[in-house]
Amino acid sequence: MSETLALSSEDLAFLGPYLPPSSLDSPQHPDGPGAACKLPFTTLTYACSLDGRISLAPGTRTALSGPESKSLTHYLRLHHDAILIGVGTAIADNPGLNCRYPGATLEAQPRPVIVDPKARWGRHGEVVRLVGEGKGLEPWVLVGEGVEAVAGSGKLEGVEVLELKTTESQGARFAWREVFEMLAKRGVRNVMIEGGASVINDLLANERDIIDSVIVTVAPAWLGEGAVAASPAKSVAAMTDVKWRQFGADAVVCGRLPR
Ligand SMILES: NC(=O)C1=CN([C@@H]2O[C@H](COP(=O)(O)OP(=O)(O)OC[C@H]3O[C@@H](n4cnc5c(N)ncnc54)[C@H](O)[C@@H]3O)[C@@H](O)[C@H]2O)C=CC1
Ligand SMILES: Nc1nc(O)c(N)c(N[C@@H]2O[C@H](COP(=O)(O)O)[C@@H](O)[C@H]2O)n1
Repeated sequence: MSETLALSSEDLAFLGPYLPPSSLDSPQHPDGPGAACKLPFTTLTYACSLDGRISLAPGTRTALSGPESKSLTHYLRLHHDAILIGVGTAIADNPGLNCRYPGATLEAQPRPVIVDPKARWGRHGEVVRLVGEGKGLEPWVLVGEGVEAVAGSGKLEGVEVLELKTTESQGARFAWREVFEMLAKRGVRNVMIEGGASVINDLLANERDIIDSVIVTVAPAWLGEGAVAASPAKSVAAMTDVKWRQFGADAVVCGRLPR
């Protein structure tokens, strides 16, 4: 299942403090030592350009991470129970969402979670193919209550559909806390949030308290004005506990959001 190179011991030491508490060398969860966490530990992580863009155009998969920072992403996947993305990314990128770090077994795979309130995702593609090949876990698709009946998609092999109520005032939106509570109830201890733009920007603007760690890869390129930006609607105070490290040609910044 390996497709990436192993990171150096210096790279691992750099990342350790930002990993979820169940991992070695990580900080205690902000709820306090031994606290029964209602929400999973969350890591917000993505790759952007020097102008803060995450893809060349809406719906366009864009490789920004170099081989070393790609390894970093797969190392993070190894250390999380679940990876969460929005349906925009599922449709645009057709991602695999499994862990391809050296030595990763099926038991070590993260659970892909696709936030899809209106059931737009076709429930096929790479992520489902990998389940069939025994290289990834069955994705959970979070759809709005009652939407499944209207969409009439039914349960497909290799995908589990979970219904969650949406908030009517903002259209088909989930309250993020309810999303993460649902995951915690299903045994998820920590979640890696990979994007895309709407998910990143919404969480940064409105739900900073939910984010425990931030790990961003900055690639040495500019994507330009038409590109999709990771840029919340409001300013966000500077991160704390900030550290930078070079991974190949990319810079990786880690930190925490002030609470
Ligand atoms: N460079 C990187 O690291 C990454 C880049 N991307 C890029 O991001 C782009 C996709 O971004 P977007 O189009 O913004 O899609 P997205 O992946 O953020 O999904 C947006 C959709 O997610 C759902 N959603 C978001 N917040 C929700 C909430 N609170 N409740 C319920 N549903 C919610 C909605 O259906 C919304 O339309 C793609 O071009 C992809 O390549 C995606 C992930 C990582
Ligand atoms: N870390 C990172 N760097 C990039 O350059 C990226 N484009 C992304 N995208 C995210 O990774 C997903 C692809 O996963 P697979 O390799 O197919 O398993 C994609 O959907 C984005 O979430 N990430």
